[in-house]
Amino acid sequence: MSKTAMGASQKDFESAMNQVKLLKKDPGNEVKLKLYALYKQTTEGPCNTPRPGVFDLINKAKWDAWNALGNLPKETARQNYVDLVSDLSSSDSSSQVKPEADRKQPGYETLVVTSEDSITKIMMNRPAKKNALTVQMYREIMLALEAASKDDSTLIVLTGNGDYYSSGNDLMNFMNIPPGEMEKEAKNGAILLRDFVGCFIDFPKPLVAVINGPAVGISVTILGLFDLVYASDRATFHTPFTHLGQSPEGCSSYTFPKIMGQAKAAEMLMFGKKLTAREACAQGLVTEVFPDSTFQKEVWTRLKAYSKLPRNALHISKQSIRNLEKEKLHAVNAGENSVLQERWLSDECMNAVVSFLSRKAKL
Ligand SMILES: CCCCC/C=C/C(=O)SCCNC(=O)CCNC(=O)[C@H](O)C(C)(C)COP(=O)(O)OP(=O)(O)OC[C@H]1O[C@@H](n2cnc3c(N)ncnc32)[C@H](O)[C@@H]1OP(=O)(O)O
Repeated sequence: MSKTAMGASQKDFESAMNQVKLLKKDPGNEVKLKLYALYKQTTEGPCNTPRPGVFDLINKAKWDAWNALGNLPKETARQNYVDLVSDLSSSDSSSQVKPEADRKQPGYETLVVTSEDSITKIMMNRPAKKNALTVQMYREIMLALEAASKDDSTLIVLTGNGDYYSSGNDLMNFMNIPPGEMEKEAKNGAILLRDFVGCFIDFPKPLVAVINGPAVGISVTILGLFDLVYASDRATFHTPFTHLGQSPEGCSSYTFPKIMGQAKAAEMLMFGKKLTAREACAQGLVTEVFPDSTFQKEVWTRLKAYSKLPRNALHISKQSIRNLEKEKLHAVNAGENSVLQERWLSDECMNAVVSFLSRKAKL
């Protein structure tokens, strides 16, 4: 039922438009598309322009949202717009400052990095977006790893805040690219990915993944470069590359067959089979699985004990194991990235991204 019992007037609509600009909290893309569609429907009526081309991702998502309103009358659209803004404004004013904002160390916007008990913990901190990795986040993780390689910590942990470990590459990274810039951006993406994965290949200290929930895409593939992988029994491991028109990265085309054998690796990397934590453990990708209810307690007790081991001996052992494979891993990384650079320009990949975004545009 509409909240403005008498029906929203033009004045209510204009005031709602001003209120939107004052929102402190970003309402997210889905809501923004909804607002856009209702605005267009109110001011121009049903969608009356040709559908933008396949590479014009943003305008296509906007067009889809508007078009989905069909013949909704202008007055109803205006009412819905005003009601939606009213809901957003009330949740905006009641929203509290997130507690983790206080704990953040300076220098990182997308991570919380802490050091305690000779353990440096790098926590991905975009829980509302399932810790999807933005370009800024890739860069900050590289910076945090670089700093951790030089600090006095014994172990380094990567984990996620919220219910997900990470949903992998942020698919919005493929947005906002003007048509003529696609090739250049694909090249930049491949360079970023090469450097990101390279940091994990070269990292000199023991790396531990604390997988607090589901993991997708690149957050799974790089696990082959970690020394320990502890998972909650709520975690899942999913690499839907073929569905996304993409191909494996993170050196997984090499590490996964070595870890779990050719047949199981193919099922994951080619056919996108999602593994439970226990399956991933049985296949050697995960070191140990813990019940979710005691996960943090058990894992951190274990890690604190490990962090007391002789530091230099631990680091030398890690480097001896890794050095045998370093050159090969860098070559695999380069090969995977050049294939992916091409894949990102393919219709299959574009269509998969558009399909994810249109799911968001559904009203
Ligand atoms: C440059 C280097 C490139 C490296 C190459 C890497 C490749 C990969 O990592 S491929 C894997 C990419 N990831 C995905 O395909 C996952 C996409 N996301 C999903 O399928 C789902 O969001 C989900 C299964 C992870 C979670 O579903 P659900 O529980 O229904 O939650 P929501 O979908 O409502 O998600 C909440 C919120 O977060 C946004 N979001 C989640 N994951 C991503 C993502 N990977 N990219 C962009 N946005 C993501 C989602 O859109 C929701 O946002 P709002 O609608 O604004 O609330």
